[in-house]
Amino acid sequence: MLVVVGAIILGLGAWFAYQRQQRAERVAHLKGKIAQRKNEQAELLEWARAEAEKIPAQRRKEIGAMDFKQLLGKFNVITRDSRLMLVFTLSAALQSGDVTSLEAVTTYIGLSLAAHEKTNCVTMYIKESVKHARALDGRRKSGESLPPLFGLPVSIKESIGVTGTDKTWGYAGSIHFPSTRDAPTVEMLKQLGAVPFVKTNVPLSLLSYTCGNEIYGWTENPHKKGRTPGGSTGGEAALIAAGGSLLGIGSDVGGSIRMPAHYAGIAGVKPSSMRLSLLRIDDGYHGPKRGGGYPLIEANEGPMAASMETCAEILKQFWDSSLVSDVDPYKPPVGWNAAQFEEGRKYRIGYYTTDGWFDPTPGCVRVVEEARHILQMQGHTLVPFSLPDVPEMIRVYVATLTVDGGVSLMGSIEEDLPPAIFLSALRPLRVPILVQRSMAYVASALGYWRVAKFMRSMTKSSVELRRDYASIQLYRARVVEEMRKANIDMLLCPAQVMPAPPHEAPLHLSAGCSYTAIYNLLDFGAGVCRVGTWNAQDEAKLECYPTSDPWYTMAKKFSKDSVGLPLGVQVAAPPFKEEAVMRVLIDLERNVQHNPKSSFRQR
Ligand SMILES: CCCCCC/C=C\CCCCCCCC(=O)NCCO
Repeated sequence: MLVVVGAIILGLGAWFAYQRQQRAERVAHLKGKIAQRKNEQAELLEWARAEAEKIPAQRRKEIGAMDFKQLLGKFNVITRDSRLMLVFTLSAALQSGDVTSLEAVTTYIGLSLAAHEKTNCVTMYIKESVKHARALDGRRKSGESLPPLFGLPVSIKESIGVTGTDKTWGYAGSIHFPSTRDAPTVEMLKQLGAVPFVKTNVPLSLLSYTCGNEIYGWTENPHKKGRTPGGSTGGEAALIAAGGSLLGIGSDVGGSIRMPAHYAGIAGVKPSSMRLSLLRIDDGYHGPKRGGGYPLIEANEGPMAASMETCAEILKQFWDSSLVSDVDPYKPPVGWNAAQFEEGRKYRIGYYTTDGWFDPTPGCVRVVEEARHILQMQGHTLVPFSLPDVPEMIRVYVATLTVDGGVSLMGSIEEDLPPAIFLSALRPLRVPILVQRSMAYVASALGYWRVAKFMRSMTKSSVELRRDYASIQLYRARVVEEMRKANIDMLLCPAQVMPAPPHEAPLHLSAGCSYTAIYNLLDFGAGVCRVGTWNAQDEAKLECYPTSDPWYTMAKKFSKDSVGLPLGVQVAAPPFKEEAVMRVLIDLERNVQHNPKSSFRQR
């Protein structure tokens, strides 16, 4: 007997020692990869500096001072008086040849480098961009007709496939598995003549609205050091807000385009999943292991820029042609809806300032009220609207996003090198689901009903998963029916619960993404633009913000000392109404006192 027990103990000891050694070897391997990547990144930054210097500083300054319209041009300008409507085309710098593609790309390589020095937003430069720009300039010389986005430098979120570049999602284990194909959005941009030139930082796993990982570190908000630019498309938001890019492409499964837009004071749109393609999410190292697998929680890519007008111009170019359904036959061939986007078109808009799940902090409520007023002055009709049953749908969102009780997410993170805060934020996922649910009773008894809801969110069986999917389908039907009954075209609401918080805050407050995540669950098109700035009154009113549970207490703490930080609002509408959403957001951004186009574009 003693021998058997001794053998078991020895066996277990050997097994644990073996596991420990395996882990130590893996950690050493991953650290080696990170060190290698840091060297490669340093070389790329040097390359970028050298490339930028090939163009005289004065010339770069002139080109950098041009806004999107001046640089890209070819806009249909519609002028109206009572009877006359003129449509004419402006030909601006890149189209006319006043600025070459190479000059534009090189200028933005220089500007992005300056933005990176301030915010740590760049993960890598795409050296190919310089050759690509030269080739485009060659096409002009040979007299070929020029595509609509001819020569436009574009920045791309790290996790989106660009041939020859890594998309690590912050996992060290994914370093050196470069994409062998462009993501559909990148393919479309290239076909339209744009030049992807840089990739930008993300949070590990993309499932957070902060921006940092062990490979590239934390990205700063250009408006305040120590604050996050949001996530997961945080590198793009920081880069654009700091003037290092005119147009970026992000992705959004819970607000990853819209929350960074709010935190960094820029604009961003997540169209409905039916209007842009996510094919080839499996390219590179990810695939079934890490990407996708959550039907009905619709991720999508979308544009980010200093203004909503730029986002609209890009989506118009995507949808004007059959590009989307050409690259992805699963997408319906629905074109740009000019009637919905028509200037002067008036809409009936439902609005709310709380979703009944997470009351926003004072400034985030104030800007919705201000937006309501501005839109009313523009002739839109604003009516109060209450989005039904959000708390339960947030539970369903978490259940169906993590799908398998968090097993894949936790597994991917644990086998890699996560920053310590990611591990501690995710540790609850390691608690057996039945224990999580028992603990929910304790949270309920303490009056923490929201925390209890989260503790009941992880799925333990396919029976539960099917039920949650069914409730998403029923919820979609219910919301569109309620909107139809109230004759409402779209909804106006907060973009987030806080102004840009400290880097680690989002990892403690995943629940704070409810205002954006609900529109992934509904698969609505939704966008955010800047409406204002957190002010001293907001700071004073924060004193009265609730502290009735740990999340409110944290949101209050993380929102302090935010005077001067940007604040955005969100507009959302059912699928195929993205053009209407952008029309309303443009009406808004054109009429706010703070002009987003001038925000932080110091050059
Ligand atoms: C790393 C912590 C994850 C814990 C899991 C909690 C579940 C839900 C919180 C979701 C937070 C979503 C933030 C935005 C994610 C996003 O849109 N990513 C883009 C992917 O393309």
